[in-house]
Amino acid sequence: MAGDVAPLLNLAEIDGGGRALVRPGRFAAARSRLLLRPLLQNLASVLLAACRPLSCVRSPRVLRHRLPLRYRRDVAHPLGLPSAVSPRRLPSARRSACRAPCPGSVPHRRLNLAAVSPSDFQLLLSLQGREAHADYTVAAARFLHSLLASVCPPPPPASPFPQGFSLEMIVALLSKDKLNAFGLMEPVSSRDGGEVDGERSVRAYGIYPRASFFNHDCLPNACRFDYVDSASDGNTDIIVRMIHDVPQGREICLSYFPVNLNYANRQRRPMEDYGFTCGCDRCKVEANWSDDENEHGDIGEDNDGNGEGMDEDADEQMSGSEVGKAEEEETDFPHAYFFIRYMCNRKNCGGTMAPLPPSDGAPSDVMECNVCGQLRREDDEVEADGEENMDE
Ligand SMILES: C[S@@+](CC[C@H](N)C(=O)[O-])C[C@H]1O[C@@H](n2cnc3c(N)ncnc32)[C@H](O)[C@@H]1O
Repeated sequence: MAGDVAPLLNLAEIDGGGRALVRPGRFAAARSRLLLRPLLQNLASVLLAACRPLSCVRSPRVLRHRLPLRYRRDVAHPLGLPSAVSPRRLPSARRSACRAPCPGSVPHRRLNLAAVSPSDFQLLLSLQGREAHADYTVAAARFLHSLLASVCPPPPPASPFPQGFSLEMIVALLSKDKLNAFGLMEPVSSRDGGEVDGERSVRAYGIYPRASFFNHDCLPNACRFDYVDSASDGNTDIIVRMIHDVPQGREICLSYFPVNLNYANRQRRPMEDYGFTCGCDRCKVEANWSDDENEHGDIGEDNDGNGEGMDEDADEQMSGSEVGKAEEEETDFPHAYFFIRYMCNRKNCGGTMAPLPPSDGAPSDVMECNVCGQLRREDDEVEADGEENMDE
């Protein structure tokens, strides 16, 4: 497999799961992380760039925060695309960051993926997505196709698509986008380091081709961090970190949804959003739970949560008290350990904890939440709602 994933992970075919990323050797959580750069930040830019030589994308607006020092060394230039979204202050924290393409801010050559980097464009086309040809995708593609035909001048003869993108190509690109785009979320705010506040909006979307090979598991062994509100170059990069060590040959998975969704939601959402039914070990166990047990809300209460994978929004979480109950009923809930160890205990957060990157080569025993940023030591006793964390 090409790129930065190659030394750490192998691409393999998995029964019923298509391509997947697998660890060739033992994967030590405290040392392993992957930095992934976006191939494109906005599908519309690809479409427009194909027929409008000077088209651009207005960068999403983000709040000015500084990237924590420990991550700065990871930052480098992305693949032919803006390495950062501009750190302009948002007039309102609720304002959506994703804007329609517009003239004037980012040079065309960085956006016209098909022309600038045919191999990256082919990589984009190789991503999964054909299966997502739902009626609404086709309807959206028809609309875009006629819009492009009416607003864009004919592409230059040297363009790889001198006729412009066909309807079929637009359908395919929209489908890739649907199955593979990651949402970069605004940071959470919290009340006095406790309960996490309100909804988070999406700052930007990006497709990270190598991250697109991570399959979903409801008990993931890796999770995704991003720092989109930092002022640094590369603030659209994502970092995938291991949650815990895994043995050789084990598949490395993200959760496409907050890990605290209940069984019913975890069955519904992958089908609705990605076209598959999850049959992971956790789902197999919970499939045998009684309706009563499965009718609980989702862990973490009225959480709006965070998906580590492709998606960014969530609802209905299991109730926090279930974690305590689960400890007592280990046979019925063998994954209780995961929630106690690796789910953020801050109310309404729903994030997943992974060890901080090593500093000076030494592995860290401090875990960081990928949603609220809470830090806690791996061996700390965990109480509900943010007690015993290192912020307090
Ligand atoms: C972002 S892609 C992941 C890589 C994909 N397996 C491939 O071959 O390119 C998402 C797609 O992978 C498949 N997938 C991911 N997790 C899965 C799982 N737990 N079980 C079955 N299929 C899964 C689904 O087809 C889903 O739409």
